[in-house]
Amino acid sequence: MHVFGLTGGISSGKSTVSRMLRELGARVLDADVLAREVVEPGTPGLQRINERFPGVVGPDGRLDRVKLGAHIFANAEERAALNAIVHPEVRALFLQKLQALEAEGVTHAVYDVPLLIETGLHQAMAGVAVVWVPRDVQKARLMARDGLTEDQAEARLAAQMPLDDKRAHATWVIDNSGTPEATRPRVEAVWRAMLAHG
Ligand SMILES: Nc1ncnc2c1ncn2[C@@H]1O[C@H](COP(=O)(O)OP(=O)(O)OP(=O)(O)O)[C@@H](O)[C@H]1O
Repeated sequence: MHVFGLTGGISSGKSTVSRMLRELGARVLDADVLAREVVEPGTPGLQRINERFPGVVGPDGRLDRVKLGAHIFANAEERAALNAIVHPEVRALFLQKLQALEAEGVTHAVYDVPLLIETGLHQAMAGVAVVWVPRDVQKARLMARDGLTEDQAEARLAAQMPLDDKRAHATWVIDNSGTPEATRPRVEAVWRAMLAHG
């Protein structure tokens, strides 16, 4: 199985590109979806979180993300404790999903991970696609999508690894600065290159 990483920055168009890849027939695993799945009610992941962080599971048996988020927000140690529970669960589920794809005969898959490069996971991929836009376009789209002021958008961008740094790790840079119609053939070319791999 050849697994390729897909990443970007806030509001750079990763979801848009991921959708285009799916339309082309690519099987895309989404790290955010996996991270939610491993803490669904009744999972060992949620049970361990409940033991380590009492009170963060609501009466409905669901994780209270706001409460957990507030608890770990300003505390690196607590954040690390949460990651130590969630990351191995996500990894196990990822491998399980890959096996299922393999059993279907899938030979090339894409793993969509917002923090692919920050976590070092890009090194384990057969190739990496970075969805890139210039910073001013990224800021404008972020302000428009989330209804932010320029200062608020600046603060979010400043908290992230810049796309210009991420692109240094890219096998393929997907320029999403034009219209979606301009991006689509770029995505097609990258998917063809992925399929030609191996
Ligand atoms: N080529 C494009 N032209 C114009 N607008 C675009 C384009 N690509 C994406 N957008 C818009 O920019 C915003 C961000 O796109 P998208 O949600 O795909 O980004 P993302 O990287 O997945 O963001 P995040 O990781 O922050 O959720 C959305 O409002 C989307 O509609």
